[in-house]
Amino acid sequence: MTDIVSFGETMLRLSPPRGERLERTRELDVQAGGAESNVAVAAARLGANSVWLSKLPESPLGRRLVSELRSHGVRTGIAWDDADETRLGTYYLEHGGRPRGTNVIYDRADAAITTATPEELPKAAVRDAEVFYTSGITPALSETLAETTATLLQTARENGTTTAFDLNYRSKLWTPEEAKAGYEALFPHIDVLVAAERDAATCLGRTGDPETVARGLADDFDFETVVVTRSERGSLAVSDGQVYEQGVYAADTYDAIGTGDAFVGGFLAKRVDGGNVPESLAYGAATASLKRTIDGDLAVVTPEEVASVVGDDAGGISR
Ligand SMILES: O=C(O)C(=O)C[C@H](O)[C@H](O)CO
Repeated sequence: MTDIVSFGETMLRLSPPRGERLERTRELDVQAGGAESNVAVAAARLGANSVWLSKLPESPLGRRLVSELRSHGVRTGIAWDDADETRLGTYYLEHGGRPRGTNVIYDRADAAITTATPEELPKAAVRDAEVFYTSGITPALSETLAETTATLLQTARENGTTTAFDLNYRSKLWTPEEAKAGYEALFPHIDVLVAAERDAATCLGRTGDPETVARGLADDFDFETVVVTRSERGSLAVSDGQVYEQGVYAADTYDAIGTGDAFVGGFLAKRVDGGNVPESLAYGAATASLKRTIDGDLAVVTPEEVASVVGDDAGGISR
């Protein structure tokens, strides 16, 4: 049985050397980056049997992404698109530093994945998985993908696969009102919701202390578990009515992109390994803190490193 199947877009992440501006750089570092594959990689590196589903151009660019993800132990289920003009999404990442923020420029319109239908994807993988994971980025990419996402979540649910979803609001893809409608169409199919405190406020109008936000969402949409992530203030989960809090583990931030995905990957990997909710929150937090120290989207970590952060009481506030 597969532990975790994720579905979503992965792009080529192109970034100039630190300190260089996009408008004058002569060099771009090339890596794979996409929320759902980031989760699959983090989980795979922590020992979970992970599969990433997507649609990619049948081209050297599509093959490059697949080989990079496979190198971390992720298996892939790809609908290959051999049309002449098919595209792979890219994103440009210009690293910032105070007072200049990090800037992301997407070039992802009409990427191959925007036409992905459930029939093209290996639905058996979703049916056989313990957890199916996707995020709010996927339904934001096209009408077709919104429908495909709903069908895959439904397929998972009907076959006893736990479904997990991160709001992952991206203001460059849709408005808060569009996101709210998109999320609420999917909520009936979701067991585990991960919501950044800021996304819950911006898109769902849920404000107040994190326990109120998590309980409100769990009660209103009948989620089994809601995890509210709060950046440097840690995270809080409400699961089957119980509340659990987790602090952050201290980290030097080299590259913050993918930190939230590392948290989810660590959390899910521990859950499928039999961990309870507080243990899984601790693994998520530790994986996220390690990710901060690593260049790129991917949490290139080992189980031993994560266990050592979790075990190191001096490193964080674990409650
Ligand atoms: O923003 C997106 O759509 C991406 O998937 C790019 C990054 O990989 C992602 O934001 C990291 O969470």
